[in-house]
Order: sequence, then structure tokens, then C-alpha cells
Amino acid sequence: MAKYSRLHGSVGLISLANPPVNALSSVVRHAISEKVAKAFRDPEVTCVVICGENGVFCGGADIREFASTMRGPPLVPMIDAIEEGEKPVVAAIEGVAFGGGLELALGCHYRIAHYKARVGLPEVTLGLLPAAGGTQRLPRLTGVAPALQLITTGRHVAAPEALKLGIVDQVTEQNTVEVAVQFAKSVVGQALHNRRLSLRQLSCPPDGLFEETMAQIKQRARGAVAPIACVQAVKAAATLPFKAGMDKERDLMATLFNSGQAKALQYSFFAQRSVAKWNLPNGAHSGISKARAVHRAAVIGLGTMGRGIVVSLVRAGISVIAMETNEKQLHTGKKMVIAILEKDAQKHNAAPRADLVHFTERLSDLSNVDLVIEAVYEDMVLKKDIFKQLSMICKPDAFLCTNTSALNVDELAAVTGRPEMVVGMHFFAPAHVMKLLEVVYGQHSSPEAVATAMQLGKRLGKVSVAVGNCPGFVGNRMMKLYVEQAHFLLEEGATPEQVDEALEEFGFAMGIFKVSDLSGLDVGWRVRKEAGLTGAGVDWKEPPRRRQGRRYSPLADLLCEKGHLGQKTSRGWYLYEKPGGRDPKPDQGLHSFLVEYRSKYGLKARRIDKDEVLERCLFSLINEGFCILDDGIASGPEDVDVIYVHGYGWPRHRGGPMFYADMVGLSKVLERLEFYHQAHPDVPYLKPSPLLRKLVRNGSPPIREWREFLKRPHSHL
Ligand SMILES: CC/C=C/CC(=O)SCCNC(=O)CCNC(=O)[C@H](O)C(C)(C)COP(=O)(O)OP(=O)(O)OC[C@H]1O[C@@H](n2cnc3c(N)ncnc32)[C@H](O)[C@@H]1OP(=O)(O)O
Repeated sequence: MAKYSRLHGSVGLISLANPPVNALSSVVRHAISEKVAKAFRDPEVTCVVICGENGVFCGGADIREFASTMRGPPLVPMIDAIEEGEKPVVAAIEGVAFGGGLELALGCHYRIAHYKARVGLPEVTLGLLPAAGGTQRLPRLTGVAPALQLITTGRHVAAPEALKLGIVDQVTEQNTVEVAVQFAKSVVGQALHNRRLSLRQLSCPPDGLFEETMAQIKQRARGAVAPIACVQAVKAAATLPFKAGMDKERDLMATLFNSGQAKALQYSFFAQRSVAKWNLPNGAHSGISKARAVHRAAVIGLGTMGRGIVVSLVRAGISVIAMETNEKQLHTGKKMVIAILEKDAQKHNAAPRADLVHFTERLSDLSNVDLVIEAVYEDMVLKKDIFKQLSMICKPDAFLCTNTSALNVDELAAVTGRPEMVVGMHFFAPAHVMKLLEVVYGQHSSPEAVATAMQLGKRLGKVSVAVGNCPGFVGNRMMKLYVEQAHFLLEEGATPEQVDEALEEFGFAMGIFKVSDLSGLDVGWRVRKEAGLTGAGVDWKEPPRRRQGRRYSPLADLLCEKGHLGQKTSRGWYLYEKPGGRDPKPDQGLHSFLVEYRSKYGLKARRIDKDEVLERCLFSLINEGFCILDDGIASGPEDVDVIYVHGYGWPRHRGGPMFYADMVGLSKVLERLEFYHQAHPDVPYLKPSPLLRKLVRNGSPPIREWREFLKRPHSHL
């Protein structure tokens, strides 16, 4: 809704009141239309100010309404009516003016923003375009190039930048509404013609701007259609009269609005918010569990992961003790951490925050920290030794966290005298860049420990998801099967290029073999050795290409044995021009190696099409996602999807693996898994999960109803 009052006798003040973000629901749109008409009718009112209650102007259209038939007055005529009015209307922007909120402000004749406010048109991130005149008015205000950049990326800008771009007329550090009211009174009687953006002429955009932008977008959008429609709409602003541009904007929006991509992106928006409201099988949940403040933290191990974690903590203003026993690693780690912090400082024109980090070789220096994150390499014996020592050295109420990506958190907790204070904090490399954090609760982790790790993740700017303890947790447990299928496809006749091409066409930023070359083939090799799948622990009585009773491909192990570890050695699944090279080229040597390998094991190469690549790789991963839900390791499909979108390069416009399964149709996923399981009985994880079967039996309910089919958590609290 929106409230109306009269200030100083002549100023009509309309306040949007729809907490928490004053979204433009049908009720709000109705109220705004009514209040604007009332102010325009009132002969005592000479000017109008539109603001939002509770320090937020407006978070845009109400996204929840998109799933049903849109009711209430549409935005376009409402905004047009404001612009056409004969009394000056001023938008007083606090907090945010996003999407329809900014479009509403663009319909006003003036915009005053608080210096901390942000404005933007993020519709593209929801699979849409700004269809309430945003694509037509913004270019007329800022010029075509800046508008094109903002609309195609959805980037938000802070008030000072908005002022430079001409989006707002004034920025204030004082009470924005009061400043806007005074401003509105001061412009009464001035001509409004020039303030109506729809009447402004656009200056010619630079030559080739649209072609270049379109080419860049096609390259980086990975199949997303909304950015392309955004370019077309802005081009219409630059080439057509306002009214015709509005028609084009409306037509383009009509094609996007009901698209699968828009549904996926809107699902992702809410999924990301839902994971913050975590709940555990024992009944603990975010609503009742209090986090403890972390003032001082420590990171053990200054390899790639440790360094990134230190940087993330410092960026959040937390003082850190960075501990590393290897002198050379300590030296290199320190240099790299300081270099990143200095680069940050340069970027923000501020002093480096290196004073927040203390580097040490002594574990005993950690006696007074609130929370420790162990980030040494994946060796259970080493980690146990560290946790035993930490348990004795750290103050009794310090949380002990491990950055393990797959090892048993309970086993580590068991060697400490405080298992309730132990949780996993699984960061993704590079930790100062990647958004995802899996917070792994063990059998004994206290709600306070989980809440503290989740809260710390939020403070570090991460998307944190609480997950249960099992080998690989959620992300890596699913990933393992996807990687295995890709290796099997090579055995059966595919090349790394064919597999990667299919995955990249699907929307992954990089195919699985390119990712493997980038991270180093030795990472998985070490894990497989630990698991007894290769190296000294193997039971050689088993037939070749079988381990622990099931199909196994030793292809990656053989490459590792040859020293082909990926980019760092210039050879892996691809060829690189030099060690550390980034540009993968097909490797004829690798192709010959595959031919020899198949011939050695009597495997007949066959043609494998893209559909099979996608089904084998993605459906096996999805099937494991259903098992994870059934096991209670993730509390809902949104958790799995958020992990895959933010940590594993799953294309956001496809929502995530579980959302994708819903889109494809659960019965189709089940039918294809049954087919592949029959064809490959020695791959047990292709057997459809009981949860998937149960959902299909129950008529394949939409994803938002899946939680009703999961085992209910039992409260032990
Ligand atoms: C006819 C088609 C027209 C389309 C034009 C549009 O306007 S499309 C919408 C464009 N707007 C956006 O994309 C903004 C989305 N929101 C945000 O970026 C952020 O929520 C925020 C406004 C910057 C606030 O961030 P903050 O971190 O403070 O809070 P949350 O993100 O946690 O949000 C709080 C709750 O509000 C819900 N919510 C936010 N925006 C909307 C919205 N536009 N519509 C509906 N609901 C919204 C959000 O889901 C949170 O809800 P909870 O139930 O508390 O989880």
C-alpha cells in the first residue's frame, strides 16, 4: 500500500509502505495511482514527493506476483501519468530504487538520493528486461552507452556514481525526504517539458556500439536470452520514437516473461534467500539459533585455500592470525595475501588492511582467537593432529572449523574435547573470489556453532548453505559421479572436446575436462588414492577397470602417472603452449592414448551424441541430488541448486540441477536413468533414487512441493 499526507500545506507526500522492500505489488500500484491522482486533483497541492517507508524507496515489482496472473493497474500507464502531470513530482530515494522502483523514479521529474542509496535495473538477472519504460527512459537520461551497460548487466550503482551518470539530480547526506520536499517546493512553477524523459531526444550512440555489445553478450551469456533482448530494447530507444520504443520493449518482455529461463532465474533469487533460513535434522534452525560474534580468527595453512580465506576475513574487517609451519609456504603466502590486499586498497583508494593479519609459524599463538579455520591439505592424519592440538591450545569457547572438501567432520570432532564446537567451513577456490560456502554440521555440532559459521559466511559476502556430513558433502558428492560419467564417455568413444562442447553449450562456463586441467589432475588423484581406488591401497585381484565391486576408469590416474597434470604441466586432457598456459588445444597425443587404451581393454569406440553426454553427466548428478535429499544431507532442493549455481558453474538461467530436473520432467529423468542403469549395471549410482521414484509415483509435483515428500526431521532439542 501507499500512504498519503500533506506537508507544509502544499506538498503531497506519497510513501510506499510494503515492507520489507516496498515491492510494487498490485495493492501498492493501485494505491500509488490513487494517491497521485488525488494529489494532482487537489488544488492546494503544488508539488509531490514520492518516497518509501523504513529507509527503502522501492525494490521493484513484486517478484512473487510473477508466478500468477498479474492483476491490478499496470506500471506503464501509472508512470506515464506521473510524467505527464502538471505538478512537479520528486522521487526521494533512500536504500534502493531497483527495477520498477527506478522506473517509477524515472517517471518523476526529479530524483534526490541519499548518499548511501543504490539504483539499478536488475531485471536481466531475473530473465526479464525493464519493461516499464526503463529501456527507453534511462538511455534518454544517461546516454546510450552507460544505459546499455547497466541494463544488460543489471549492475547497481551507488548514489555518487548515479549523480555522475545523471540518473539522480542531487545526493544528500541529510534527511532525504526533507531535502526532496524543500527541493520540490523550489521548482514549483518551472517548466516541466524538459524534465519529461519520454520527450527527450537521444544523441547518436557510438558507431558499432550495439554490434559490439551483442557480440560480447553472446559470448558470455552462455545461452541466456534476456541480455540479448535488453540490447534489442535499448537499440529501439536509440532508433525509434519513444512510443514505438515502448511497443518494442513490451513485445520483447512478452517473449521473456513466461520463458523457462525467467522462471529459473526467479527461482534462483528466492532459493538464494531461502538457504539463509537453515534448519537441521535435529530441529535446530536459524530462527532460534544465535550466532556468536567473531572478532579474532585464525587460519591454519597458507596454500591457495588458506590465503583466500585470510583475504576474505580481512576484507570483512576481522583480525586474523595466519599460521603456517612450512617456512617457504609462509613466506610465499604472506607475499600473496599482502599483494591482494594492496590491490584492494588501490582499487578502493584506501589504506591496505594488512595490519589486520599476523603471520606466524606457531600454533600456540592461536590461544586467544574466537574461531579457527584449518585449511591444510586433505590428509586425515595431519588434520586430526592439528585438531587435537587446537583443542588443548584454543580458549574453551573457540569454534574449530575445517575447510575439508570431503573428509569426515565427525572424525575430526571426535579427537577434540569439544565436538559441539566443530563444524566444516568448506570454501571454494579461490576463496576470496568464489561466493559459495558449505557449512557442514556434524553429529555433535551445536546450533550456536552452525549459526556462527553461517553468520560469518554472510559477513564474508558468501552464499552459505548448511549441509550434513557425508563424503564430499553436497557439491563434491554429486560432482564425483558427473566426473566419472565423463571419463566413461571417453572410454566409450568420446573425446574431451566433444564432452566439453556439449556441457558448454548447455551453459557451463567450462567443460569438465577444462576444469580438471585448470585445477590440476593431481587433486582428484590424491582423493582416489586416499579412497583406495588407485595406488598402494588397490585390491589388484579385481578385474581391470573395476574397483570396489563396480566400474572404474583409470584414465585420469594413467595421465597423472605420465605427469600430465593439466595446465601447470602444459598437458592434461588438452595441450597448452607452455606450463601454466591457459588456452586449451586438442591434443593428438591424448587422442592416440585413448585409442590405445580402448584397444588394450577391448573397448569398441562408438559415436556419442550431445544428448547422451548431457543425460549421462547431468542425470547421474541429479540422481545423487535426490539421494542427498532423501538422506537429509541437504534440507531442500534449493540448497542443492544454490550450491551448484554458486560453486560449480551451473548456468544460473537453468536454476540448478534439481530445478532442471523439474523442468525436464521427473518421469523423463526417471525413464532415462532406468535406461542407462540397465545399459550399465556395473554403475550402481545410475539406479534411480527412491525419492525420485516416489515423486513420480505421486504425479511429479512441482519443485516447491518436494519438501513434503522428504523425511521429516526429528527434533532432539
Ligand atoms: C511486470 C514486470 C516488471 C518487472 C520490473 C521489476 O521491478 S522486476 C524486480 C526488480 N527488482 C529486483 O530484482 C530487486 C530484488 N531484490 C533485491 O535485490 C534485494 O532483495 C534488495 C531489495 C536489495 C534488499 O536486499 P536485502 O539484503 O536487504 O534483503 P533480502 O534480499 O533478503 O530481501 C528481503 C525480503 O524481501 C524479498 N524481496 C526482495 N525484493 C523483492 C521483490 N522485488 N519482490 C518480492 N519480494 C522481494 C526477499 O525475497 C526477502 O524475503 P524473505 O521472505 O524475507 O526471504
